Amino acid sequence: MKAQLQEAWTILRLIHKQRPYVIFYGFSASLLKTITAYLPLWFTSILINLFLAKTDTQSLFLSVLLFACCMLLSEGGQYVLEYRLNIAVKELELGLEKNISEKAMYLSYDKLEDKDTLDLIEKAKAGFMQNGGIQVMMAQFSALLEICCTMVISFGLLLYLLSCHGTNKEGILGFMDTFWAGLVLLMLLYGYALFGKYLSKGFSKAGMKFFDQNAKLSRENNYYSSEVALNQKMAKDVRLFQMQDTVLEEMAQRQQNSLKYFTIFNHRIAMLFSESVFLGNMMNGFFYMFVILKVYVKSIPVGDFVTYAGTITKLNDAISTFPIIYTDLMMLFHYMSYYNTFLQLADQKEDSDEISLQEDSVITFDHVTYAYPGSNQPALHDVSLTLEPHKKTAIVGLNGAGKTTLIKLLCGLYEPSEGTIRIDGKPVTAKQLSALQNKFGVVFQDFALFAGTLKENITCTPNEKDEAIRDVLNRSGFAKRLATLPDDIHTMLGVQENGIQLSGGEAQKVAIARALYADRPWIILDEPTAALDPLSEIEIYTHLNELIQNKSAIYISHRMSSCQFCDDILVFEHGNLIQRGSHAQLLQQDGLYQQLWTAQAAYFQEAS
Ligand SMILES: Nc1ncnc2c1ncn2[C@@H]1O[C@H](COP(=O)(O)OP(=O)(O)OP(=O)(O)O)[C@@H](O)[C@H]1O
Repeated sequence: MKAQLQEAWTILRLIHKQRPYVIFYGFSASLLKTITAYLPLWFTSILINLFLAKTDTQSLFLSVLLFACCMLLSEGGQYVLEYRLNIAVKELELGLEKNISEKAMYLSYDKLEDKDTLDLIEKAKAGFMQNGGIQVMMAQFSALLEICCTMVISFGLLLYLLSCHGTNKEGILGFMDTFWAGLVLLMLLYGYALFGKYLSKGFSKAGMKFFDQNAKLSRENNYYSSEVALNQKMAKDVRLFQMQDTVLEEMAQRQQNSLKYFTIFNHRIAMLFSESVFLGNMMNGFFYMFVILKVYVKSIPVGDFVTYAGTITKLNDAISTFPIIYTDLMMLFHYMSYYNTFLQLADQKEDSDEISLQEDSVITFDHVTYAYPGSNQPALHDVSLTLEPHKKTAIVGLNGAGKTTLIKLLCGLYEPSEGTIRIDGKPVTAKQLSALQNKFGVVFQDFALFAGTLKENITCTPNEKDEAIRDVLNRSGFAKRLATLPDDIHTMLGVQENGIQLSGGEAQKVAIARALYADRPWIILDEPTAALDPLSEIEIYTHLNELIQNKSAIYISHRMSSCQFCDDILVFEHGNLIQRGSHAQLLQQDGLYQQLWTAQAAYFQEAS
């Protein structure tokens, strides 16, 4: 309970920090709502008592007018506060969503590949997006405040009722009018409230268990339902390889499990709920009898029956719904705590140190080993090498040899498991990884273009000069295609309205242009020509010097012919650097490079 309340307090502070007035609006609206619910009871009692006392019509008329004014003020105030609250809650929701995206983009890259982090993101998003999310949470928060206000007002009225005594002191009627009867009544109320505590524990346990069990299933189900079934990139493979049944089967398995957990959860909730309804109605009946007796022994005027009967119904409702709303809210706060945990993850932009990488810097790998999280086989093993500036270096090797992993380490996307990367002799520290990431102009095999204009895709920032953009598009071989685009560099790409679809090779040229535009001292191209037609490919390689100008460049390529254009070649096998030299030197050696070259050359000779 204490831990729950602490968690709730943390979340409320977080909400207050994100959107300051939202809690104030929620509290004020709830208070007014409770008062609005009580006003008709009070006024009806007053009017009945005035009638029975045969009060003059003018006083009755004034009472009705006062009632109307109070209702107008109370309901009007409530409407204005709820209006402000709804807008504030929407702003809060958008703000939280933005925070998650921002956090995810500044997390270290390896964390985003970690399944535990992915589960945490799913839970963090579910906390304020699923099942009505933050809107429902704020509605439940207001409902809980309303219940608390109802309890305070009802309890006050009930105490007043217990202090009213009539004249009849005889028998059971006399006893019901005494302090002791009031005490019994209060104890009953206490017992009922204790039962509520038991209920809330049950609700909470069942709910949290379901949430934790469901997060992984939900993430995996989302993968199949959104990233596979609805993703344009996957659509071809799904159709051509008839994956539909497999995808549906995978989804069905997860959905079945999710449904199984939900059924258990729902059954538990239904049992607890029916116990609560039964006891609640018993209490209601008992209290009604008590108020009737109080009227009967003339402890209170007849008209007050309306107020007290209404109060009892409200108090009963409040006590029976309190555990449900409280638990629901605590669960929502608990889900939100995953959001908080996610936001607490170390952020690369905080606490990061600058690093200097110049065009003439020397990069050294000193006994670097890297194993992916959860893998006992290192993808790179004890690699030591030096990358000289102003050189074109090629990295070759069979699939899975560790080439891309080496590039990712070089760009600061991963931290070596062992060994050190040095720039000009100085070791790159963990705090410098983030700064290292923007020192390279990189095109990865699985590069991504965004749904935006061609210009935005190249500059990645607004208000850049158009001439420089055209220059890099020329150098990457995109000029001819550019001439055919409807809005020149302002043409929309991808999923935007009127967005055009580029071919794989055209997109790769845009990605190369983006790397060139970034104008970083080192250029890295991972399979730069994989999607290019032979003419574009030869154009890229023969104009390599022009393309990269005076920069240092690293290429990963399976086209062995492209290595001829490079000054230095690194050959990898099973995560180890096994050969190094120029094309001519490596051809002389009886090694993997010669094998790869000969195999490809023989294929071309046979084909011709
Ligand atoms: N995110 C990852 N998590 C776990 N293992 C990975 C991950 N990425 C790559 N690996 C593993 O690390 C090894 C090296 O992969 P890497 O992508 O560096 O190879 P590569 O030489 O670039 O291969 P290719 O020529 O096919 O692109 C492979 O065995 C691969 O399965």
